[in-house]
Amino acid sequence: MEMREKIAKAQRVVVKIGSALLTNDGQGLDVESIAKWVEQIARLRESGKEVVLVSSGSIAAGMTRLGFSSRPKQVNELQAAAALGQMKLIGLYESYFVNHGLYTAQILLTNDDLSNRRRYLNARSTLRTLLSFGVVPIVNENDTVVTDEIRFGDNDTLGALVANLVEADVLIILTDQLGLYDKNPRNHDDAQLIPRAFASDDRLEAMASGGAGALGSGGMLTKIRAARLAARSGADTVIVSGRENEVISRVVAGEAMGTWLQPEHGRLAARKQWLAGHLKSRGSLVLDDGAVKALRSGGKSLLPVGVLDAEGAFSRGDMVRCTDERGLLVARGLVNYGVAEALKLMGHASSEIGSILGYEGEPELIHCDDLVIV
Ligand SMILES: Nc1ncnc2c1ncn2[C@@H]1O[C@H](COP(=O)(O)OP(=O)(O)O)[C@@H](O)[C@H]1O
Ligand SMILES: N[C@@H](CCC(=O)OP(=O)(O)O)C(=O)O
Repeated sequence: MEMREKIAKAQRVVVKIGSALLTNDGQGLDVESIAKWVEQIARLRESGKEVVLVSSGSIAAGMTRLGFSSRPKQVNELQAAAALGQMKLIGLYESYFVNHGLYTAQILLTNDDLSNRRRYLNARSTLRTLLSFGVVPIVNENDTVVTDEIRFGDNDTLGALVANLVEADVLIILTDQLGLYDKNPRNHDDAQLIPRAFASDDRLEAMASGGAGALGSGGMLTKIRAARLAARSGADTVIVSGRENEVISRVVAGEAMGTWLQPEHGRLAARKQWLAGHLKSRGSLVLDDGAVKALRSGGKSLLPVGVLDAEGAFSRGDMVRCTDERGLLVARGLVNYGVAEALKLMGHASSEIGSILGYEGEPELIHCDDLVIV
C-alpha cells in the first residue's frame, strides 16, 4: 500500500521531537516552532486521532536556565539540568495546549520501567486512559534516575517503545534533516534522501553511522533502530524535518515526505508473532461456550463472566492459554489479573470487580489487543 493511503488511515500517532530540532542545534528552545507543532497536534486531536508526544529538550532548557553554553559532561550535571529544564519544557507545552482547549499529562519513563512487565502494563494502562480522556500525554526519559541513557541514549528508542506500548499506527520522528540520507548530509553535499525502505533493511545502518548534531545524542542510527522496534508492533515510522511547514498535518494526511520506514508485517501479524514467539504460557483459563464464540467471532475481549476455571501460577501480565471445556486451545493472551484474582472474578460481571477485589481494575481478564485466537 502506498504511504498516502496507509498513513492517512492512522488512528494513533506518536510524535517524537528531538533535541537538535527543538533547540535549533543548541540555540535554546525554539518556542515558535513548539507553538506550531502544538497547533497541528491539537488539530489532529480535533479530527479524532489520538496523539502521544515524546519530547526531548529538558537538558537543553536546563542548560539555558543555568547559563551553560555547552552540554555538561558529568552525568550528575546532565541530570540536574534535565530536572530543571523539564519544568520549563512541560510548562511551555501545557500553556500552548491549553490555548487549544487541551490538557497535557507528563509521563517520565525509563527503559527499565518498560522491561518490567508490571510497570509496562501500568504505563500502558495510564497512557491508554489518558488518551481516552482526550488528554495529550507528553513523554520524556526520567533523566534523574538514569545514567547510561542520558550519556549515550536517545529519545528515539523511547519513542519506539511508546509506539509499542500504545500500539500506535505510526511513529513520526521530527528531526533537523529532511529525512534519512544515504550518508550524513552535514558532511556530504551529494547525500541523497531515501524516500522509503523496509525498517528491517540491513543497508540502512551503514548510511546512518555519521553521528549526531551538537545537542542530539543518537543521530540517524538510533532512529533506524527505533523504526525497527516500532515495526515489532506493526507501526510505520516517518523520519522527517520538523522545520517543514505544517509537517505533522501533512505527514498524517498521507503526503510523501521525509523517509518512510515500513514494517515487514502488518500490525496484527507483528503482534501475533511477538505474542507467539515471545512468551511461555504460565497457566490456563477454561472458557464457557459463550466466551469461546465471542472470541472466535473476533475483536472481543475475554471478560471474567465467561470463565469457568483458572489453573497455573500466573501473575498479571503473564501469557495464559484459553481453552474450551474440552481442553481444546482457543486463544493465547496476556492476562490482566493473577490466578488468585482470576479465580475470584470468574463467572462474575465486570461491574462487580471493585466489590470482589476491593479495587477497580480493568473490566476484561484479557484485552482483545492482547489476545491471539488460535
Ligand atoms: N545518513 C544520515 N542522514 C541524515 N542525517 C544523518 C545521517 N547520518 C548522520 N546524520 C546526523 O543525524 C543528525 C540528527 O540526529 P540528532 O542530532 O540525534 O537529532 P535529534 O536530536 O533530532 O534526535 C543530523 O543532524 C545529521 O547530522
Ligand atoms: N531526555 C533528554 C535527552 C534526550 C535526547 O536528547 O534525545 P534525542 O532528541 O533523541 O537526541 C532531554 O530531554 O534532554
